Amino acid sequence: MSGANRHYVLAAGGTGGHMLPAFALAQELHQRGHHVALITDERGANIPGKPDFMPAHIMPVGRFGKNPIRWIKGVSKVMEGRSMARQLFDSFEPSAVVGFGGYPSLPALLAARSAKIPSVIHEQNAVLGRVNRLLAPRVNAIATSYPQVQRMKSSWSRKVHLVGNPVRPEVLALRDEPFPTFSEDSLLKVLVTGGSQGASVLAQVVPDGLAMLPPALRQRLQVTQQCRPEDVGAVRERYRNHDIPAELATYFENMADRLADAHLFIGRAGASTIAELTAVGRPAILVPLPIATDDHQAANTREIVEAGGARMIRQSAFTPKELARQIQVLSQRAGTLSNAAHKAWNCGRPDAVRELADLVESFGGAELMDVIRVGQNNARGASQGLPVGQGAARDAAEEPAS
Ligand SMILES: CC(=O)N[C@H]1[C@@H](OP(=O)(O)OP(=O)(O)OC[C@H]2O[C@@H](n3ccc(=O)[nH]c3=O)[C@H](O)[C@@H]2O)O[C@H](CO)[C@@H](O)[C@@H]1O
Repeated sequence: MSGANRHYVLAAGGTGGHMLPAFALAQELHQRGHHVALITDERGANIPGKPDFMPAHIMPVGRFGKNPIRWIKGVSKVMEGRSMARQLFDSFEPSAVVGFGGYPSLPALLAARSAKIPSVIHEQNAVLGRVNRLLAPRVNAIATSYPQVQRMKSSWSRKVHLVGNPVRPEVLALRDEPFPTFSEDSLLKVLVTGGSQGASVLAQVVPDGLAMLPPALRQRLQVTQQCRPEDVGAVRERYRNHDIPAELATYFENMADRLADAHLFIGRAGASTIAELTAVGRPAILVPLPIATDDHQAANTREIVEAGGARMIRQSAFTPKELARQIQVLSQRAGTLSNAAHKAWNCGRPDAVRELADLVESFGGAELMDVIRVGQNNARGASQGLPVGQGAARDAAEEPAS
């Protein structure tokens, strides 16, 4: 057994962008023979795809308003969450705790620090998120998806590891599949999503933009579009009026199948969306969420756009006419779409989940390190009432965090 059967806690909350990389890491750690538990919030618990083997512990969410009363309430929720996490750690005895951002990461990683359990954060975006920025100086390792984050602060360079953003195994499995056939008389299959929550601007612009395409292209369209619940009726009506076949849903659970079929993606530029497009190799027209913190969705697009795998349209310029123009540029010749797909594919980091799992496993001690250190530390661990082996993990945690 090479270091198997250890326990890890993953903490993530809020949106699919934080939850799905956590699910992918959970699968990888489980396959390596480890036990994994999840700390999340109500919203995170409702994101489909959580592996059955991973129990979920729901944390209260603390939000910090500018108003002093909200701020105090926020702090007390974080403290409540931290003590819940400590209780879980006491029984589950994790070798490391991994935070993926979102509020539940904060109490969970503060609890890890106070229990001297090694901690890792994973940043999915090209800019560190608020919770991760707060935790970065305090954790043992920072795993990133883009090189920009690596360059943020030179004092962190020792503990920053560029691994990429893990995607679901069924999506990664498409990496070696060819781009679907696209010729002058084949269908043009378009996939539209607005991140895990959907985006109304896509409902307002995409059907009319597709309707503005020249008839020869428009007649070959087949659309799959995720809509916010309040937009489904209006979008259905628009496609019916434009006589464009479209399948609509508020959330597609079989995203791998949808990506496999698609010739072109149109949507938001969330981290997991881009990781999936580059894992599989699909050309895209990306409309970053304008209110994303530090404009991180626009930053996420930089690499794939510079490589020629996607086009970015700011929401302020995202009109039906502009969308139709960009689609024509991308699909004017048979080879243009597949070339762009290949350029997107080149930006993929398919080893992300394995490299992140390797990094996480390196904390809590590889088996050999355990053997060496248990000898040195068990006396101390036992005197602190710790189970055998925990002394080694605690030593790792005591290394300076920044
Ligand atoms: C609105 C918001 O705050 N978005 C942020 C959120 O991502 P958010 O969850 O909105 O977006 P992401 O692109 O990161 O992830 C969306 C995920 O949902 C999946 N999906 C989507 C639609 C669907 O019908 N079925 C389906 O499975 C996608 O395949 C993808 O895996 O966290 C990300 C990671 O920190 C950020 O980059 C985003 O800016």
